[in-house]
Amino acid sequence: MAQVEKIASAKCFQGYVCRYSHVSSSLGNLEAKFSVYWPPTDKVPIERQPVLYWLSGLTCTDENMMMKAGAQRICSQLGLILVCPDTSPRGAGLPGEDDAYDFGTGAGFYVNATTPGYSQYYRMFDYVTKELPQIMQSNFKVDPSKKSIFGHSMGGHGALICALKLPNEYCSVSAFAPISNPMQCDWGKKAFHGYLGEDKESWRQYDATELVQQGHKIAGKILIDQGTEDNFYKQKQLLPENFEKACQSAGQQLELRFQEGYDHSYYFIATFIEDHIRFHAQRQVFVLWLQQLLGEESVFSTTCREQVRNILETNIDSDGWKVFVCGGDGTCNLVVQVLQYFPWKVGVVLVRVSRNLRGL
Ligand SMILES: N[C@@H](CCC(=O)N[C@@H](CSC=O)C(=O)NCC(=O)O)C(=O)O
Repeated sequence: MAQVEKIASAKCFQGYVCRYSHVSSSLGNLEAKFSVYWPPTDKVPIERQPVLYWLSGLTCTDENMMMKAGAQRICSQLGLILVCPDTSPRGAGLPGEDDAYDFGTGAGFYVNATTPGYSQYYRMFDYVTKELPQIMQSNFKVDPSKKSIFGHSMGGHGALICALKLPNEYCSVSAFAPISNPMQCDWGKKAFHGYLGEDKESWRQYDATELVQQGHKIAGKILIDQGTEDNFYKQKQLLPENFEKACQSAGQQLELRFQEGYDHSYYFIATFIEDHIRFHAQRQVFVLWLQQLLGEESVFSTTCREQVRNILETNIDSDGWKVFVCGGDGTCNLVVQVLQYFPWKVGVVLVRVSRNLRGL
């Protein structure tokens, strides 16, 4: 088990904000820090709690979100753990690493770098999608099947690519002012060139708009908030419209909300953070019924699977509690198969309900 040391702790809304340090294998065995908000345990009558992963933007550390967004109040209320990793490895000592705010330290862009030097340390994609969840799972009581991811700006880009590349890992994804099409903006071009080199094909694997165009998709809706007075939006670093267009063509559900007068700062994030946290909470717990649409089939066939997927995609949006798949006698086997196929979606399964629910 990875050794994790608690280096700070403060009580907050009856829970605790804690900071941890560990040696990260993804980040070239450098020391990495992350912050966690632990909601009060008496509010959550379950053994293993769901986790929200927050990815911050350029120049941030694991502490920005905890200090500025005011997310703890609502996480405390809803019983959600909030985990905030750092935005890059620190102290690799690579040439050019500390020359600018938008590359190197504090600007890891959530990719696995392949360029000389950087490839040894800058593996933030693996860090946030594999190593950190593994650490959470092996050291603490978290539910590995209930993870959601969100972020801001560079971290919004990070959240979108994590969810699109690993659609079965996350229950939901949202973003504040994400860098939505990094291949087409100055920040992204500089970062991808520095971390991935010349090969544009490898850039496409870390660009949310490109991923959607390639057919990557998540079940349910993506939520994005964008302030209209955001200077980085005006400078065309964020390009949410490109992402929106790709989603429309690909049939990916997206709610892109333009928020009048808001800028790129944490004042904007603090204003809408409750919406985003509720959005994720609703998608982490719901009831799944094995409905009669599966008929008498005892095998969870491709057709059945697609039917269930369609139900989830059309219903999960509204408020998360509206997804039902119900099962009558003899459908236990199907329920088990549904669970295996959609494990991240299943909150509760009801079986052995009366056949007269057939018409539901
Ligand atoms: N220092 C830079 C701008 C840096 C900046 O605005 N960073 C944003 C994220 S931008 C995209 O990833 C941020 O979150 N800053 C930290 C904060 O606490 O506000 C410049 O001067 O242009």
